[in-house]
Amino acid sequence: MRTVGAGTIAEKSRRRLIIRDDKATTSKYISDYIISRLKAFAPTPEKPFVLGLPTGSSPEGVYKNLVAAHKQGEISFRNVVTFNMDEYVGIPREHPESYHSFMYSHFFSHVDVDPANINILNGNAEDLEEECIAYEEKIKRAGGIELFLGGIGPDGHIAFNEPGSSLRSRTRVKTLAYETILANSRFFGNDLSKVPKMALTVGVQTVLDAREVVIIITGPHKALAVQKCLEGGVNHMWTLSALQLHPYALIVVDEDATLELQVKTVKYFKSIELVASSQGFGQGLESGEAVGRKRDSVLEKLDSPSSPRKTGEGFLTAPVERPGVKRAVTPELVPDSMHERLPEGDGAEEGKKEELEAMEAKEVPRLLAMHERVDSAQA
Ligand SMILES: N[C@@H]1[C@@H](O)[C@H](O)[C@@H](COP(=O)(O)O)O[C@@H]1O
Repeated sequence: MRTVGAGTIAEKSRRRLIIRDDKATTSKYISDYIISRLKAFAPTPEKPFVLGLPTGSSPEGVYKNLVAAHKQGEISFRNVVTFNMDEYVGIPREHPESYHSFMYSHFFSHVDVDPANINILNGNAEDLEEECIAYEEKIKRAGGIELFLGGIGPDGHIAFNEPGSSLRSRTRVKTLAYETILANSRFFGNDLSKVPKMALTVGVQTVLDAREVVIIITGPHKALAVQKCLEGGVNHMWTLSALQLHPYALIVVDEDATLELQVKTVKYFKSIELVASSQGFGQGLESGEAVGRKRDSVLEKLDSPSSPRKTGEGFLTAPVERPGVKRAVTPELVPDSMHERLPEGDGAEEGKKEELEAMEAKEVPRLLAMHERVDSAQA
């Protein structure tokens, strides 16, 4: 229980969809968030911060900002232990497109991380299965991953957990989907034959076991995946959707990546962010606040009475009322007026924009006023 303003908050949301205008502001939001988490955690050699990391074009801006913050003396990675999500099988570590090369050229070479604390799967290991098993054990020995940063593929895959991957999967060898080979061919001179067809990857369950998961998604080519993973149910064909089961998940997207979402979904999450920040709290973990759950296994806990499955609580599902539990959110964050159909046909885009702006101008003060009323009613 915790008291905020006049109201008593029995439970607060730790799962957010944050929408920013473009890739730069999306990256900035995430790098600021990671910096605040690191500062609050205050890692030491005895208690390092264990950070899971991705490759890909999506996180490049995040790495750039973290490097800049380090160079300005704002942040140190000295007591950070890293685990990368994945690596191709069969290309040399020194290959410019290996994930080893990516990580050193975008991040590790520019910060003070101890090389002994860097962990990346070895796609050239003699025994690949043994390599995967040892990786999981190493994560466990490090105390589990505190924050796993990730991106997604256009088919909604996280790490290299292609469609159809088990949501209980762990680090393993994976054959890449044709769509992924196609998407990644841009890094191999658009020559499909040069793209590795196999990879080592952490599993969906490995990601879910992290204390917190932060995902960056930008661009219209990811919009369908965003829609499937956020508005659809948990589904092994869109593996990021498994995040609906995670209690501390933050998905940060740009406007382009929301193109397939319903207007009411976008409005809902924008209003959640607005109301939460007006009340002075964000994701929560950046304050270093101790929380009950610590690196446990989400799926293994599904049958406990408080599990997401039992409570019906998911990443995007509407808040479920529980007897005796007061919610931190306003009772109706998606007003009916937002559900109304918008104009269509010629000139519809312009009309839609104006109508949305007018709606925003009207609804935002209304939502804030509503929250104040709820607060004083609870006092
Ligand atoms: N294994 C990686 C993923 O971890 C990454 O999220 C995805 C998207 O890459 P990009 O950010 O370049 O679109 O690419 C690869 O498949």
